[in-house]
Amino acid sequence: MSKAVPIRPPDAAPSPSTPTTPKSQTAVPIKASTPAFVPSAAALAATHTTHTTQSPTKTASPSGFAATAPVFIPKTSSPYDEQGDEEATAPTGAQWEWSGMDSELSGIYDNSTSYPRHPLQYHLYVPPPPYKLIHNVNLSQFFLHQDTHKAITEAHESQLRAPPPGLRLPERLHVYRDLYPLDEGIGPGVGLASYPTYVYRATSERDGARYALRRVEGFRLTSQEPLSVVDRWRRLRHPHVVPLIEAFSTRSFHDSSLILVHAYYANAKTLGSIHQANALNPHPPPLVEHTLWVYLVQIVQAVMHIHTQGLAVRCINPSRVLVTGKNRLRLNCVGAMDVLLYDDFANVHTHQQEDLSAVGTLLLTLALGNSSTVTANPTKAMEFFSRQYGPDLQRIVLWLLGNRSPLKTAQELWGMVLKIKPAVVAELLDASVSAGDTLTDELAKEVENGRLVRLLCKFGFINERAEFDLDSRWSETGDRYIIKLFRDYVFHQVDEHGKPVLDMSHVLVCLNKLDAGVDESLMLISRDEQSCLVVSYKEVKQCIESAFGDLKRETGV
Ligand SMILES: Nc1ncnc2c1ncn2[C@@H]1O[C@H](COP(=O)(O)OP(=O)(O)OP(=O)(O)O)[C@@H](O)[C@H]1O
Repeated sequence: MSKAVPIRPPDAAPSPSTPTTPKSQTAVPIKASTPAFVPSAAALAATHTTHTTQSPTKTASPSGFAATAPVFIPKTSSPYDEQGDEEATAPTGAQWEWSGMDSELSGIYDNSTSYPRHPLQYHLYVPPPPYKLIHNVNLSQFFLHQDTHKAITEAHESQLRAPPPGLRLPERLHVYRDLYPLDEGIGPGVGLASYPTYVYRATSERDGARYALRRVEGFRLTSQEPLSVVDRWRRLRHPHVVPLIEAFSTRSFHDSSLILVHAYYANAKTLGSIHQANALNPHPPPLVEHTLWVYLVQIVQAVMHIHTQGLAVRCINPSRVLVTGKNRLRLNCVGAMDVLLYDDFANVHTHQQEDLSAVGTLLLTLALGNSSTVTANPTKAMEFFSRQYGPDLQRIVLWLLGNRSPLKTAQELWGMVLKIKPAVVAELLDASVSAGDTLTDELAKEVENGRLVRLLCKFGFINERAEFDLDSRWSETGDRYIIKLFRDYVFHQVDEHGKPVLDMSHVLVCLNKLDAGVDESLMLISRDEQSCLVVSYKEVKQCIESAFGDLKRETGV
């Protein structure tokens, strides 16, 4: 199969709205052939007639598989108008109507209105491929940016890691299985309310998603009442808070443990593991003032939101703040203390004041790189802080750690931050909007790629099926024969020296025209050069739909 046979595209001029096949393709000469694909006379007869006769079919979506999403259907002719091209008029400014509407969606979108639209050129790849792409040159522009790709791949990788043997973890906890320990073994932790805690990544049987399960060792739940606060936390959503999903008790670890289920962020780290000295990170780099402000702004926003809901975090320290991207913070373990120390839950105003002090202590701890000096000698810690950081940050820390009377609020703190450092707040806002823009751009590329992958999957299902290859009626006749020749036309071209042509541009253009089912014609030549078929992309598309339909019928799907 690897020996390629050049197949010449047609001389026929394409429709004005469609780009011509790159010249390099039309210039490919026919080379020596390998004996294969001899179509039967019946097959040729069956295929040759398809060029002009079209039975009107329902408009298919531009994606490879059957349409489920609504599509725009032009009232005038377009590459999607499968009613024939005799009545074709210029597509520009054509009346379009919203069609293919799911019944649930029809209430949301007003499908009674039709309004002028320019038909989308679905046969084009966006962005347009350069004239010729050979040997992966420039290929990167069609895929995710390598930084995003790396981050996502690393996140995937970390999710696939399996626990070392011999841990004897429970096979199943409630609806969670495949437990993997996330604790990095960096020494005794701070735990929660004096209970040691362990974190596991696990997969839910409910939705197949990953979650972070925190086991609070030795905590005995004497009544269901403490779990009532979980509902309040479950409703709380904020970009700087790790959502609490549920809590339950278990004896699967051969003791009484409480399990708190939080959202899972692959490859997340704690602020403590980044900025505090530990076995894995003995010399953390000093924290620059700007980063400390960036942290502060995010934490204040989260705390303010939580306090506004009448709740308090009650566990703000470097181990309980997750870093889930570059300088992207989320308060972790929210709701845990309310369950563990439920008797004290009602003193929310006191806890909120403690939250603010905890933010001050957190800043000091991060600046010093250890918590022991801050607790043992706060004056010394503050002296160090004032030598390293500017007066504005000192003022905030002193305010946070100072007298609680009159009562302080997170809103006041936010007001101070806004007044002192509006530039940092604006910078974070800009950064998050830009990050959204960048991801949308990246996603746009993947929309095109995803579309082609679906199409290629269909090709894969149809071509070279061993069980049907024995049946010459299936693989060498009619629709399937055209698909085979088309596959050669797209992927197996050779140059005048018989060398394979690896031209991504040609592949992308052909596949998109196929996906859109345009009327443009192409000439397909068999490998033995004995037969030659002139078909349109629209017809090839119909062949694929029909062959795929045959397969589905075979499998009973
Ligand atoms: N929701 C989560 N999603 C992903 N990773 C998490 C999540 N929560 C914790 N982790 C990871 O699990 C590891 C242990 O987290 P943990 O909260 O126990 O911190 P710690 O400093 O070890 O705390 P402790 O001192 O209580 O043991 C860290 O690497 C952390 O990034």
